[in-house]
Amino acid sequence: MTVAEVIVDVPTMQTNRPFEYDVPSSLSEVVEPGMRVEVPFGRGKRKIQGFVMKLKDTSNFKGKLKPIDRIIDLRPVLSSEMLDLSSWLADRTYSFQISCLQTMLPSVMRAKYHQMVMPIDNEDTEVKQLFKDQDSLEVTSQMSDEEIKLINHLKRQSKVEIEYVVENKANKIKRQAITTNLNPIQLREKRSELRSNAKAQLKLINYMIDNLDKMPVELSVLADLDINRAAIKTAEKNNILSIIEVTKRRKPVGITPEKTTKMDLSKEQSDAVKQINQAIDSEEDKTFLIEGVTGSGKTEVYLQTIDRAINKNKTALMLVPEISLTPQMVNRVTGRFGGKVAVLHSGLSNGERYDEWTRIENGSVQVVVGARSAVFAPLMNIGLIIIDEEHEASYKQDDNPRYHARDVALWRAKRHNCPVVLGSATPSLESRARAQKGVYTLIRMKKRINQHPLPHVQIVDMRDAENSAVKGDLSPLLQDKLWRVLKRKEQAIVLLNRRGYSSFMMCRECGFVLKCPNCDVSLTYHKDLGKMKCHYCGHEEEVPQICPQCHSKKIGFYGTGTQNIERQLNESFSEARILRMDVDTTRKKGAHAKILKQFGDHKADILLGTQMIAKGLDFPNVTLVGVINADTTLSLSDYRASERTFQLLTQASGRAGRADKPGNVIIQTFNPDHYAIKDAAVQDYETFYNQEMYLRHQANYTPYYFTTLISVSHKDEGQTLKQAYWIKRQLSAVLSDRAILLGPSPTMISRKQNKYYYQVIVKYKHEPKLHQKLLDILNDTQADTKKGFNIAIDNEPQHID
Ligand SMILES: Nc1ncnc2c1ncn2[C@@H]1O[C@H](COP(=O)(O)OP(=O)(O)OP(=O)(O)O)[C@@H](O)[C@H]1O
Ligand SMILES: [Zn+2]
Ligand SMILES: [Zn+2]
Repeated sequence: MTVAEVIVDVPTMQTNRPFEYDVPSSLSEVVEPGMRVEVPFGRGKRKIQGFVMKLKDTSNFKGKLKPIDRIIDLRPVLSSEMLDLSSWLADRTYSFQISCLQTMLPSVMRAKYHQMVMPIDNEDTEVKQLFKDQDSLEVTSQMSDEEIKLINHLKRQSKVEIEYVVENKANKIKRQAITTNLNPIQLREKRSELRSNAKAQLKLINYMIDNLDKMPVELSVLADLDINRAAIKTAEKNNILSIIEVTKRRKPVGITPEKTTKMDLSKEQSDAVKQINQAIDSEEDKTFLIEGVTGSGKTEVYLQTIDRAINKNKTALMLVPEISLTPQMVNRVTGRFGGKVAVLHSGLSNGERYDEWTRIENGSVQVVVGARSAVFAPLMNIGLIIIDEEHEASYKQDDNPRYHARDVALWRAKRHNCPVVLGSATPSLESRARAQKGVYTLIRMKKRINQHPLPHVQIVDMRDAENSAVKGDLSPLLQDKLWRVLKRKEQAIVLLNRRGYSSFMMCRECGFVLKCPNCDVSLTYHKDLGKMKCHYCGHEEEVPQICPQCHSKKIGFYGTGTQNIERQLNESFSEARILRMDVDTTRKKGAHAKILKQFGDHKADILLGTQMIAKGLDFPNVTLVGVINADTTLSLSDYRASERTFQLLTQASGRAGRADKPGNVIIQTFNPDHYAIKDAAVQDYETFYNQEMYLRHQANYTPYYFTTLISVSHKDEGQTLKQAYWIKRQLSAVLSDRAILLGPSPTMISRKQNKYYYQVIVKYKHEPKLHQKLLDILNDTQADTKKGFNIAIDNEPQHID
């Protein structure tokens, strides 16, 4: 007999373990671990989905096992590595294993799709019999077990393959493209007939001559090269080309960037590369922390070590924060490794994401670049994992399962015996402290490439007489520096530091703020939906055009203030071309990338924006960075406020003077003496680190203590508190007196979704009984979830409010 252990899709504590099912003989050769199946569950006739975790010969179950009903996938969707990872992840994040399994799948596998069987060996009699002259076969729940078995049998012999087809019209889209019947000689003839001022025509024909072998070329590619439609139309009229429609498979990144080759490394770079390569060669699961100042050339270290992994016939995974997953970064990687790269980011449609996922899964690519969830990319034989800007809070998912990509990366590295490289100019305190203790290997890169100096930073005290006298937000010094930059035809970045990334709506006439009807928070704008949404309860509504209170049209996004600064810049520098980058201007897909490209092409002089422009950008012509309000992040109640402020200011300053021209930075602040600001001004991470560590030590914070946050919610405030106190008592019963137990206290937003929230915080160093106790608490309170209680546990929270 064959028994399958299945994790069922019923997210509760009691069902958070494998259930045994009988594998009927008709499916015995078909079912494999990592496939999804449909199984009966509970007393009724309910059928639910589950993941096969394991197959075995015997069962410990006394009664008769229920059989698996049918299989959903004809091939495993998760590897054995992922199955193991899900167990570890569920335990580590106190979440249900089913949620972890679902998280690892690309979203399209959770949505609607069709499974198609395609013939490979058309001559085979069994294949012929199966397909009966059709060119493909859809797998449906109506298929008989015999048919499924036959398909499987043929799949094993590589006579058929199974493909997933996403229900998505974008699957194959029609696009316009140009093509030509002319040969190079004829094209050159046409070129010679052009009038001397027909610049656009000249550019177009030159392009065609150089790229004849690539025809047809899509219009969008030409647009990226600034060849406009009018020029193409003219050429069509003159019989130089014709416009046709092509159906093209989706391709996430536009034009393939120019091929780049290895750079000659600086001494610091080559030392770093050597150490990492050694670990790749010897297959050591070592973790490196590269603490390299802005512009020290960390990316080239990543690229050359990735290259080493590839040359060893291994794969490499590179994580970057979503926001710095700009074409610039993607181009650097694809420019070096071309078609060997898959890119995963949230800007992709479901279909595009699935395409990339498939290319990874079937081994067509050797390098994956992506944001947080790419850490689950189905790469095999990983030789190197890189996490760029490792300090970024966005590597932690703030919803269940609350995983940190860094932890998952370390787990996978152990499994694959490969090194992990964490890189940043401003490492998180946790990582830097681990390097201090020798858990990670510290690699410091102290100099910028080509001995370029770090930018010269001036702190402007906004409290003093001269500055408080100015109307507006631009200090005389910043104005003066901007003037000089514009005069020299260089570029500037102006950063407006905001508390959060979200944007809410406010009426500028009556002060009305659009709030969630269920929660104590304002609704925030959601780009992908084009709607206002509540982060806590999911409530959604349309973006109001007029104020619901006073009917004024002056209702708009607020919380950025960038428009206001833009106006001030326009008034002072009427000649300057200004680009604004914030939630308002990046609402459309691809807008973010477009703005950066415009700026990179020097079609603007000043790039004004929020935190989203602070990191990773590498524009050689930027010689000035101005930070308007350095203090805002300092006022956060979070104990990481200083760290976040230091990181932001250091990163932002690091955008200036990266090439031959020296850079200047102006930081405007009301707290000029704060150590986070002073240390950022001299780009002195080590001094900041020491000071901050001292304070964390004094206050018993991370990284001196581990932190676990338990939050309780319920409709009734009294009940919530009672439950929170009960949890606290449970914990104090097992904790040693060296642990610190705080709370219960209301969270900053104490009412969400008409529920009250209280939290208990445990800070500890070594509490062997804590983990089990927390699991027990989840178990014991399971019955209470029916009464509307919700308990969430966050291991090492990124924010405490
Ligand atoms: N060995 C080299 N020779 C010449 N130029 C280099 C070399 N290595 C890197 N560069 C260039 O130096 C610039 C800065 O490098 P890079 O963007 O990798 O810095 P970084 O350390 O990632 O900085 P940040 O932390 O600010 O993102 C880039 O324009 C890069 O092309
Ligand atoms: Zn709400
Ligand atoms: Zn109003």
